[in-house]
Amino acid sequence: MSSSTSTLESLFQALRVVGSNLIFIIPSFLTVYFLYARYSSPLRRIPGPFLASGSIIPRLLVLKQGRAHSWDQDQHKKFGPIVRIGPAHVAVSKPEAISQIYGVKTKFYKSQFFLTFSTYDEEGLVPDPFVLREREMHTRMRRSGANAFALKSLPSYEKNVDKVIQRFIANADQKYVDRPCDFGRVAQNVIADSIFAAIFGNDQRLIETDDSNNVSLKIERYMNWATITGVIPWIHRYFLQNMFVFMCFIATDNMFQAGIDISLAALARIRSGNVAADVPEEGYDTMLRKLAFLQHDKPDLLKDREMMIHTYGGVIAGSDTSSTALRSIFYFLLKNPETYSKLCDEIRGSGFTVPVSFADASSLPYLGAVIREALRIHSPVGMMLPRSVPAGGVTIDGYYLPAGTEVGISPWVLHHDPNVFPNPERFYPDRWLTKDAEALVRMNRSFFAFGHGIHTCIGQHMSSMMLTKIIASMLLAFDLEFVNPNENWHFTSRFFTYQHGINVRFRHIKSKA
Ligand code: HEM
Repeated sequence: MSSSTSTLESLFQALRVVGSNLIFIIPSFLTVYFLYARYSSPLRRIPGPFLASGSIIPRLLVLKQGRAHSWDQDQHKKFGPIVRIGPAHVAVSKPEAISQIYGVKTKFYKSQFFLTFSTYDEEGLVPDPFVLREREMHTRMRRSGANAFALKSLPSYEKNVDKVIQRFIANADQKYVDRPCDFGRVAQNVIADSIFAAIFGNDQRLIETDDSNNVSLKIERYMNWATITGVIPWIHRYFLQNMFVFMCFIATDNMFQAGIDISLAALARIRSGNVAADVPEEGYDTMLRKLAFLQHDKPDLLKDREMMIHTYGGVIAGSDTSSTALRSIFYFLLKNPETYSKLCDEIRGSGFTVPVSFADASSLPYLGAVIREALRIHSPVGMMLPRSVPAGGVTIDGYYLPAGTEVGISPWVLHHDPNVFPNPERFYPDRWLTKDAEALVRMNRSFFAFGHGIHTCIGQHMSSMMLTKIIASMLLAFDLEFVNPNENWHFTSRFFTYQHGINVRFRHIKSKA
């Protein structure tokens, strides 16, 4: 027998032994790997669920099941303010840590979780401020978008939102009045049309078509998928960056391209001076038009692709979050009839008419409190806003976290802390109208629905403009009631919290007995 044959035979024999013992080898390997991840890390002193400390699988399962909001709260109740929720993942619940992790001077940066929310064009990563880890580019984007998103710019976009509200009311008899309807869908359609109208002038006419292409469902599926894969970011290279795989598994058409096409068409109209369809009257504007004029005056400040991401990125970041807020607002108002009546009294006693202007709607204190309370009790973001610990590591609450650790705070955890919000499960808008200045400072410090610091939501004023106008106008024209008052909604919580099962009827106010 030649030596090469005997070497081959020994090799096959070794493989046979390995094969027949795989049942022992794989679990042993996984156990060693788990114990290594669990105990070799500098995070080993941090309390947390045993399995999660050595493996990312428990966190993945929680996100897959869509129960991030309650799982995070449970872990803090059990283990305290600092919890190890993954091999290199730490959740914090202390309001004092907000400015350290997120503040304007922070050195923490967006964690790899956000890779799965990134998009790419021929120049590479599209500089969406929401995903940018690179500080200089992020500052440039915030600066170039500042004026277009600013509070003072919003009145110039209002006319287009007014047109959406008027169309909603004109369609209501045929679609919603005196018949059951899915308020989740109504909210999505009216918000998405409003946001498109404010940004581009033209909108998708989802109110009329009832989103017949199910774009919102596709975005929901994409967001859910992106959250789950965000926990294992290396997978991004094989899935979302690969358009073929992305189209087959996630989207049935390219919804991002549709957003870009709408931006480009509106931009072409602006550049040709043909904006009659986008800008209803002299003195009014759209966000895209404002950005285009800025670019004209300061070409170095804003490239075309940056203008695109400010606009269609705003649609993506703003429509699901704002419609989630609108759903919560009406759900909690209807579940708590005394709050509903109090709000109706304020709005109907104001003397305002439909469509209510932003200036008028934002002068109503109880309406402001209702919106803030709904964002508190059901934050549209359902899990911690993850960040990476900077070079050199940090110490939080006495625990050392090495560079690269993923760390964050969940709005759900802060917003349901009974020490800050007494009786946190109660929908109680009046808590925001308290005369107790210290309590108000404490609550505001823990209010985290829009994040905090350098990445704080740039669209929060835009969201407030849409919500205040839409709610005030809806309640001037209609009453709402549950089809079945005993029915509860159901929702999933991953990065976003999507609610379903809010079945309501609209009634004309005068037709109510
Ligand atoms: C109730 C509605 C909204 C909620 C609850 C919300 C929530 C948030 C949160 C929590 C963040 C911070 C994410 C992080 O720190 O990792 C954020 C960022 C952002 N939001 Fe909103 N948002 C809302 C509406 C909007 C609207 C209407 C727009 C645009 C028109 C918008 C555009 C953005 C953008 C561009 C960012 C990234 C900012 C940056 O990283 O510099 N959002 N939002």
